Order: sequence, then structure tokens, then C-alpha cells
Amino acid sequence: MCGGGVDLTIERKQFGDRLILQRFALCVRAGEAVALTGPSGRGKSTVLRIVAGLDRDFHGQRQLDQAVRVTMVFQEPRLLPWRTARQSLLLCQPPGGAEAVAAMLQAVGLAGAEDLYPAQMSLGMQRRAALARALVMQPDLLILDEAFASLDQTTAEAMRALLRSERQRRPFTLLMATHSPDDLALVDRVVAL
Ligand SMILES: Nc1ncnc2c1ncn2[C@@H]1O[C@H](COP(=O)(O)OP(=O)(O)OP(=O)(O)O)[C@@H](O)[C@H]1O
Repeated sequence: MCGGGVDLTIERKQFGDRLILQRFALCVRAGEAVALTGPSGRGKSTVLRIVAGLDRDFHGQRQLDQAVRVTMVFQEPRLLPWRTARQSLLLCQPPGGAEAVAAMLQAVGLAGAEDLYPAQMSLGMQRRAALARALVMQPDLLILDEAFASLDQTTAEAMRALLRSERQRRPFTLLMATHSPDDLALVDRVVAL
């Protein structure tokens, strides 16, 4: 086990009889930032879901410190349709309560949009709300699956800056799948699939 981070060995991962991953190992130290890159369909999201504990149907081993708080931002924002942005964040019972929720929504540029439902938000706004929901929980491990895709350059850069400042304020482990070369400046190490 590598210092409270992630220690993953996938001997084999199949969907039905399709072999997706074979003999893949990933070790991320606590506090490290790692990007997974590689062509579409190579298995990046699959690895992230396995690390997050959402997919246990594989041959191999996953070790994660029991006490680690993991949050994940999916490729699709996955907000609850019947909750406003503010309610979605509050529902997770974040450590800083309503004050932290308001501050985080402001930090992702959603001040004034706190009481909108997902259907009333653009995809980019939903993505930022999903990022805010993950960050406000003060995770030990944050998993991002192409979280900045479909954001315009300026907004994506603002989200990267937010991530950087959050990690400076309170160091946490970051594991992200990305196709964007701009994201690589955020990480210590790149793992190509
Ligand atoms: N639930 C599923 N059922 C069957 N096959 C799946 C499932 N999820 C993923 N796959 C298959 O697993 C492979 C890897 O998919 P995955 O989403 O992990 O790739 P990826 O590298 O993240 O791709 P992208 O960059 O396009 O997001 C693909 O061939 C995909 O068709």
C-alpha cells in the first residue's frame, strides 16, 4: 500500500466476454495528482469507477485507506433533477454547512444561480455545480472524469485555478481522466493507457 493513497492492480477487467483491461497497475501516493490519458474507449472511466469502488466486478486488488473520503465528478454531471444547485450540495451534508456551500457555488461562478434546477442550467453550469458538490465535501481523494470537457477555455482555466487553490489550501489526492493537454499542468504524473 502506498501511503494512504490508491493501490490498484487489475489482472483482468471484462464487460461480458470483452476484455477491456489486462495487467494494469496504478499506485497513487496520498497527496499526489495523477492524470490518466489515452484514446477514447481505452478504459480510463472504467479505471476511475474501479478506484471509486463503484465497479467491483474485476479480477485484481484495490486498496484504499478506509478513512479516505472519496468524491467523483462524472463525465455527465449527474445532478438530481428535482434539487436546485444549492440543495444538491447541502444534501451531501458538507463539513462547512450552508456557508461553505454558498462560498463554493460562488467559487465555481454560480453566484446568483444557486436556486436553479439542472434543467434550468447550461451543461457547463451543471458541470461546475457537480465540481462544487465534489469539492465542498473536502475529499481526501477527488476523482475527475473529464470534468472540464465542454467548458469554454476561460471557464475551464478558472476551474483549474480553483482546483489548484483548493489543493494548496487543503492538500488532497487527485486522479483525473483527461483528453486535454491543458489539464496536464495540474498533475505530478501522467499515466497513459
Ligand atoms: N457498462 C458497460 N458495459 C459494457 N461495456 C462497457 C461498459 N462501460 C464501458 N464499456 C466498454 O469498456 C471500454 C472502455 O470504456 P471507458 O468508458 O472506460 O473508456 P474511456 O477510456 O474512459 O473512454 P472515453 O475517453 O471515450 O471516455 C469501451 O470499449 C466501452 O465500450
